[in-house]
Amino acid sequence: MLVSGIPYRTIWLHEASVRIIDQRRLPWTFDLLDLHTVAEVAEAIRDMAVRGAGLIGATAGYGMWLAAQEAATQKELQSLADSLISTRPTAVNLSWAVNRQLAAIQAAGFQNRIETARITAETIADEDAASCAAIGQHGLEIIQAISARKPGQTVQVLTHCNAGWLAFVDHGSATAPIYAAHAAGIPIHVWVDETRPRNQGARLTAWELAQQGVPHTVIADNTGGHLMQQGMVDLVITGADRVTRTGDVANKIGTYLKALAAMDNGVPFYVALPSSTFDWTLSDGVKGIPIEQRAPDEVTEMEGITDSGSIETLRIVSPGSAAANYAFDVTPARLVTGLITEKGLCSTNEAAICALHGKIPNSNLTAPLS
Ligand SMILES: CSC[C@@H](O)[C@@H](O)C(=O)COP(=O)(O)O
Repeated sequence: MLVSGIPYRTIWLHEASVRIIDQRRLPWTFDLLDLHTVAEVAEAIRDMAVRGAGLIGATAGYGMWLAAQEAATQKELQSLADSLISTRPTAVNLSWAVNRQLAAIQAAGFQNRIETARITAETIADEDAASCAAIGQHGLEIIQAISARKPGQTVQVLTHCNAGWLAFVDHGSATAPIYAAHAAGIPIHVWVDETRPRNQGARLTAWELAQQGVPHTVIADNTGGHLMQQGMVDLVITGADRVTRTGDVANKIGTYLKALAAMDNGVPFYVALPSSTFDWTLSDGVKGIPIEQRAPDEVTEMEGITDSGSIETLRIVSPGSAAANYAFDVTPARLVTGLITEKGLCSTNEAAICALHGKIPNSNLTAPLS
């Protein structure tokens, strides 16, 4: 997508390194960062220089290309793979990408690991971008239908966190239908939840929507219910970090509350995701999806920029008070109107999800937390 009018992806190979946009610096500065080692890739994921399920997966894919260069034995390769998988627990795209790399290297033979890993990393990134573009076209149908019911009026979409192109390689999941509608000339406006504690909505979604020229308004996290009661939201679209085969959705903390408010107000609540975000081993998201807990200082502190242009971190919580930082929650399938995938739209039940992906329903399946 565009940054100052120039098209970018969020990650690409640059000489012997992996080049990323350092999202810790946005929206204050647009900085690129080169990652040279698996340790640097792991740190970039853990510290959220890259974040968002799709991009975490793509970064891990490229990290495995570096791992293939660092590892002299299969055991060392597995150990580096494990170090990448351990960086963040909730987004399933991470282990999906690493395991895909391990399987590709095993199939090609260890001696061919570096070239195999490079090709696989590029394929994962290209597929991610293509999937998001397809999600945009499928989601566009929903926005077109809403627009047809209110001709000449603006379609009002609410989104949470950043499920934009910054969370993927390109286009985004929740934002892809928005960008497609904007490109098709449908008047559209986005309510952007600020998304405490790290403010991915206020910092990232608002920035990328502005870069593409999409009208939007940032709101405090607790505002969505009021807007829905007042008829000011036509549609909610969020992304997902992990979706069970039954349609339970793990996404950024606060998503569940938006889904409850949407259900209470008859507002359609859609989740957009590439198929790499399904966890086929799980049928109960509340019991089975591991929820990342991050450092409390993300809650007790906030980063911003002063009028003089210096980036400062301020403590905003009373000294001495403890803070808890659950990074994700699970929205049960019953609260989700439908899924928008690259394969098409889908109801949130196991039969429909499995049918779309050529899998056999098995709702008795259980799996331990992983
Ligand atoms: C890939 S879009 C879906 C999610 O990844 C997104 O909404 C989200 O929760 C991102 O969380 P983050 O903690 O910024 O990685």
